[in-house]
Formats: sequence, C-alpha cells, structure tokens
Amino acid sequence: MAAKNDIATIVTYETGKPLVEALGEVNYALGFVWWFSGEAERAQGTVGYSAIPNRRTITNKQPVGVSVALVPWNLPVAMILRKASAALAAGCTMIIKPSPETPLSVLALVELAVRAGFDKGVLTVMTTDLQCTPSLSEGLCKHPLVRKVTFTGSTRIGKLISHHCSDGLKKLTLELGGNCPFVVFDDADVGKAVDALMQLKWHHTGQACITANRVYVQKGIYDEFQRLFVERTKQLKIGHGAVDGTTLGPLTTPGGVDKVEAHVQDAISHGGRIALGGTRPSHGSGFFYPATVISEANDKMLVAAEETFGPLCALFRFGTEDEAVGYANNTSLGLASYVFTRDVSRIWRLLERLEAGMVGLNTGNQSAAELPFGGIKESGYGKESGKDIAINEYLITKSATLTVDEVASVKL
Ligand SMILES: O=CCCC(=O)O
Repeated sequence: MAAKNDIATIVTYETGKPLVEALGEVNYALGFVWWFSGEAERAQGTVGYSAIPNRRTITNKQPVGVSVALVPWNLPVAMILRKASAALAAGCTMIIKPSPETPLSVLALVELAVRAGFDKGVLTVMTTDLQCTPSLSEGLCKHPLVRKVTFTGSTRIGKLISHHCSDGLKKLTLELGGNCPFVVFDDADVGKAVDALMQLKWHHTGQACITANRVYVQKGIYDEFQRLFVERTKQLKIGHGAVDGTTLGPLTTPGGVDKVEAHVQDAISHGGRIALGGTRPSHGSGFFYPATVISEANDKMLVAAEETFGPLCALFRFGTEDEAVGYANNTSLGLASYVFTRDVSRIWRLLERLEAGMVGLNTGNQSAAELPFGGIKESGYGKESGKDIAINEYLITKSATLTVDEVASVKL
C-alpha cells in the first residue's frame, strides 16, 4: 500500500494506461490481498459420523504444491495478486511468468514481498522475451514438481496450456477470451447504460477480457443511445498515460493497433457506418488509435465473431428479447455479459439464458474480490476470487477415515 503510487507509475509506463487507471488497478489488486488473507483463516475441512459404528470421516485441506501463474500484460498487477494471494492463502509457493511486455511491475511486487519478510522462493519471477515465452511456459507446465497452473490470456494459448498440463494431469485454471455482449433494452435507464459502457469500453483502451465487444441496443432507443454515447466519447482525451488529463491511452502493443484497424476496415466493408473515429493517426509515435464507434453493425463482421481488444465499439440494433439472447449467445466464448433493463422478470430470465460465467445486471462493473471471476464455454474454467471456490483451486481435499474405540454410552 505504501508503494502504490510507484507501482502504478511503473504500470503506466509498461502498459500505456492513464495513471488514474493504473492506480485504480493497484487498489483493485489490493482488494484481493485483503480478501485472501481472510480466506486463509476460513479454509477448513470437516469431521463427520459414519453409518458404520465407531467410524469417523474426515476431510483435510492441504496445499496442492508448487503453483505457476502465466499472466497477461493488460492488468499485470491485479492479475498477479489475484492469483498469488489465493495461492499463498492456501499455503502454496508460486512461480510467476509475467508477460514479456510487463515484467517490471511484477519484479517490483516481489522485491517488496522480500522486503516485507517473505522467504526467498515463496514468490519467484521468471522473466522471458517473446521468443522464449512458449518454451518457458511449456517447461513450467510439464515440470513434475509443479502441481497447479493458472493462466489468463487468449483462448488459443489457453488450449495449448491445457495440452501441456494434461501430461501430468495438473490442476488448471483458465481465464480466457471474452467477446462479451452488452444488451440495452428500450425500458433501460439510458443514461446509466451509457455511463456503464463509457467505463467498461474505454477503460484501458478496450484491452480487458471483460470489455463490451458487441453492444446490442433495442430499436426504440438505438438512435438516442448512439447520440449520447458518441457525445460522451468525443470528450475523451487521447495521450500518454503519464500526462495529466489523459483519459484514453495508447494500445500496449503494435499488433493491437493492427487488429483494431483490421476490424474497422472489415466493419466498413460489411456495411458498418463510422459514427466516430476510425482513422489511425498518420503522424507521431506510439501505438495510438482513436476511440471508434461503428453503427449498424451486423453479424457478418469480424467484430461480431472475435474480440477486438482495442478502442472499437460496435453498435448492433435488435428487435425482441429472443433476438437479443440469440445474438448474445452466438459465440464460442462465455466470459461476461451485460444487461440493462428496468423489468425485474426480464433480468431474471436473462441471468438464466445468457451463456456467460458472469452477468452484469444494470452494471458494467462486476469484478470484485468477493465474487467468483471466470467464464464458461471456450472462455475457460475454474474461478478466481470469491468465497471458498478460488482458494480451493490451490488446495487438495484429503479424505480420511478413523476407527475409534467403542464410545461408552453416557447417561445424563
Ligand atoms: O482482463 C481480464 C480481467 C479483468 C478483470 O479482472 O476485471
């Protein structure tokens, strides 16, 4: 906590995100440390009675062993502390392989842990470059002493990690790609939905797995929603993350800029209209791309099929609730979904019908230490954060049976 401004500054220079967002990330990450220090006290086994006389049944929770975290560059501090805090609470050591783009914030965290009294080897960092990342990750997944691997990143790499881990039947948590739908019904509070989308979509320049990738707006409010959203988006200030007043930083990698540009061009070729942005800056350095809104998006576009992971927001128009659910679920991924409506019955129906591990109901902000985080379908498996479930990812449950001497019956 004492070093949070320094950590946030490193994150801004590593990722490009505005300093205020980097500080927000560090605070979010500290929530996990606090939460899992409580979970360490709550990890408990059970004692039971058996149908067989003089027998007791016991379950005992023990650390699974050495764990490995393969972590992405978009939230380098939060993703590591979410994983490491759970592992440490369970009694596991952890080897962290940060993304080649963001090794410095992690090295700083582990240095702080050592200064705070951690024994060497409790948290270990192995840095690498882009070229050596696949072989180092494979080596860690296949090492016989490693018993647990946790990975956050793309679905493509997640499948490779799962192959590597299948050899030794390693316990595995996969937090993978998103392509998340954001559905706004005619009866929604439009102002609140726009506020939520502003935060969710432009935060870290759209580079979050839970960002809204496909925005479905019901036809009765579509035009008003688009007007308000574009008006608000125009007020973003693009620039270097460390410069005061910046609200939209650059992308973190050059490949990220290429992908946004490809999605924008593809959307135009399939009939999309540029409502804002859409042109890569032709001068200056840095991986900048302006906040871009495409209207009249349709399901032939690349942005409907895969996550852009950048500052592109595609607005789709829909008619009925069934149509919206059909569009939203039309993806192999199932990380998060968002619904905006004032109809309580519809909220409940959508919670049950949307194929996603997490559903934001009249909110775009649902990540929190106390709630399980994780997807379904090709967005992965296993949960991070939340009560019991996340710490159990780092624990084994040992079952024991005890035969006791006959217990004399006691007359009271
Ligand atoms: O980008 C993935 C993680 C996002 C979050 O924890 O809210």
